[in-house]
Amino acid sequence: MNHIQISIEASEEQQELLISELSDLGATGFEQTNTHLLVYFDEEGFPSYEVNEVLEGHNTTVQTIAQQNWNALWESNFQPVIVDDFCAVRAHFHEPVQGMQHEILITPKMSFGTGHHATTWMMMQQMRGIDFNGKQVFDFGTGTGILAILAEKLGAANIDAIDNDEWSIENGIENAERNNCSRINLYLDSSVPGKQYDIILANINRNVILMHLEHLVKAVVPQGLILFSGLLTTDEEVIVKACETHGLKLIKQQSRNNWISLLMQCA
Ligand SMILES: C[S@@+](CC[C@H](N)C(=O)[O-])C[C@H]1O[C@@H](n2cnc3c(N)ncnc32)[C@H](O)[C@@H]1O
Repeated sequence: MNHIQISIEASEEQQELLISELSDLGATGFEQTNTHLLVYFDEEGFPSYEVNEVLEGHNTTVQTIAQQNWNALWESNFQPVIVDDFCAVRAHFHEPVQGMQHEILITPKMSFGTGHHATTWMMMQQMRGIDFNGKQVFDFGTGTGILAILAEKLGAANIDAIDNDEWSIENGIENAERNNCSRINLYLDSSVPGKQYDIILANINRNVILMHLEHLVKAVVPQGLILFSGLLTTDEEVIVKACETHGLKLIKQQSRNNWISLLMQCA
């Protein structure tokens, strides 16, 4: 399948808002520089009218790229990501990063989740403070599988991971194998399973979180944890209020580049 690449001239602050709005329209990937945001969509079903509305007033260039070029582009731009001394995320062609507790190998191709984005980075950093040992985990919107892989490395007994993007599931399986993971189950799906988990990881976006909040709360055991991200600082009030309505208590908030991550605990 071909992909649409749009290069948008935008400041770093504008880029964060554009990422949020374009994610809601189904963008499948982003790359950021100081002056430009590159955004990718599947050519099939590309919502051109809605995207043009979001991009009104920005200087843009649009091109169609073949899948193979897309992968090469991602991989050539992928630099290791370091989360303190806790975790390094790198590709197979990088040298191992010394002095880390955990190392994750990711070949991102077209999926979201290399650790470069503030939301993934904060999810990983918050995961450091959570006891995953022997726990049942659900990863909602797994992308490359990065958080599911980290959950297994932290000792989770079983991780169910879903994504509504077929390519992400294929890529998540590859990455899980690359990291010798054996306790991750990946499914192409967009609904919260009718099971119960000790810990839910949900780095998605405000709309999807609000839409599925009731099911997420039902899917977590008493005293269980839900770790959210994919949220902008401007989303905090709405999300915290909605969570409290569903009996969740805010345990820890973290922010980075206008993005937040919220650790919630069930009653
Ligand atoms: C922000 S990315 C997070 C990827 C990875 N978990 C991380 O932390 O880097 C969100 C992922 O959620 C997926 N997604 C978006 N809406 C979804 C839905 N309704 N159901 C399942 N997956 C969804 C997207 O395809 C994307 O891979």
